[in-house]
Amino acid sequence: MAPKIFIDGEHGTTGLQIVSRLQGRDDIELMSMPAEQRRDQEVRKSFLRDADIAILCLPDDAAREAVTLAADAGTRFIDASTAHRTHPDWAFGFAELSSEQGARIASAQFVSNPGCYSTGAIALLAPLVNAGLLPTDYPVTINAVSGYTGGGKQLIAQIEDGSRDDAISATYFSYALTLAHKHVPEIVTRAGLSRLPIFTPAVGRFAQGMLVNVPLHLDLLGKDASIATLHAVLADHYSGGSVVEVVSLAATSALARLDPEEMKGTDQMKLYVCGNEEAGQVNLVASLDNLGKGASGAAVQNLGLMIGG
Ligand SMILES: NC(=O)C1=CN([C@@H]2O[C@H](COP(=O)(O)OP(=O)(O)OC[C@H]3O[C@@H](n4cnc5c(N)ncnc54)[C@H](OP(=O)(O)O)[C@@H]3O)[C@@H](O)[C@H]2O)C=CC1
Ligand SMILES: CC(=O)N[C@@H](CCC(=O)OP(=O)(O)O)C(=O)O
Repeated sequence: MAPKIFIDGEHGTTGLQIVSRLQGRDDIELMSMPAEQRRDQEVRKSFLRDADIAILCLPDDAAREAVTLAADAGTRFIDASTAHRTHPDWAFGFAELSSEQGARIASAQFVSNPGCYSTGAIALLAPLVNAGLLPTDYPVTINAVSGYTGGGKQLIAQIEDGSRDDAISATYFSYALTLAHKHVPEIVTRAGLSRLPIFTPAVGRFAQGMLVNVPLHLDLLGKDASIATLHAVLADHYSGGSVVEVVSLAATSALARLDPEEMKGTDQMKLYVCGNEEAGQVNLVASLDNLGKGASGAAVQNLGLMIGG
């Protein structure tokens, strides 16, 4: 029998994207709840308990509540929120993290999707920490720009509807000015850092896509660190997979700029190693769609692993 899949929050930004990816598949039974009942706890509880796998596309508190409503019924969860990303009982839903992570996700009852920025940052940092090239206490900085759909319905309305009292007219803005963004804990935990990175995110007036930049000083890295060795470690780590591509140094050196919308509409991620060897400086860059590999695409990838598809 095809596994029953319920998307709690199916009418939100991430939920709608997952529905569009799953509609028409005959290897699953997609359950659906009328939009007007989306906040009715009893109806949600019944769907959550009846599902084989529930994909939570909800704010953190509602995601935690959904788990309490149905975990004892054996329902398996993929949580797109921040609620469980550093929880030791939850498998971290970044299948490319290590050679074992896909199997961990496949057998888990509880899978937590990474955040969109975290996906890029962890993808760049974790292999370098594991290879001993990036000291765990390196003073990492992460500078990123996201499409505005990353902020869900609320930010989308503020950007797109100029008549609102809280409309945002800026074409680009920095935020998380107190440096306490919700993705920092999962980046620390999952990349294996021992020192808090400084994370400065920004939003641009485009719907989907993001660039996550991690600039590094080569002389503060392991003794073999060079643009070529950093690239080789990343290329080796992601070789054989079809989701994360490490762009060749030759192709990267021919580029004049990187476009945050490059990966819009895809569920893949590209990693670039840019820099200036003479100056001893390198910039690692991840390019992804915040709603693709950064959210819904990753949820569908994890679902595939969990149902053995
Ligand atoms: N957008 C993105 O790029 C990413 C989002 N995420 C995460 O995914 C989750 C969903 O985000 P997103 O889709 O952007 O958010 P949206 O605001 O677009 O959608 C959230 C949905 O959840 C519903 N909802 C809110 N509170 C409750 C509740 N208490 N009970 C039941 N339903 C509720 C909302 O209904 P209503 O319309 O009534 O408010 C809405 O349909 C969040 O945790 C977010 O941080 C993760 C990665 C990237
Ligand atoms: C542009 C924007 O506002 N982005 C969101 C993060 C989007 C996301 O990844 O949400 P999760 O943490 O639930 O995964 C933010 O910075 O809060």
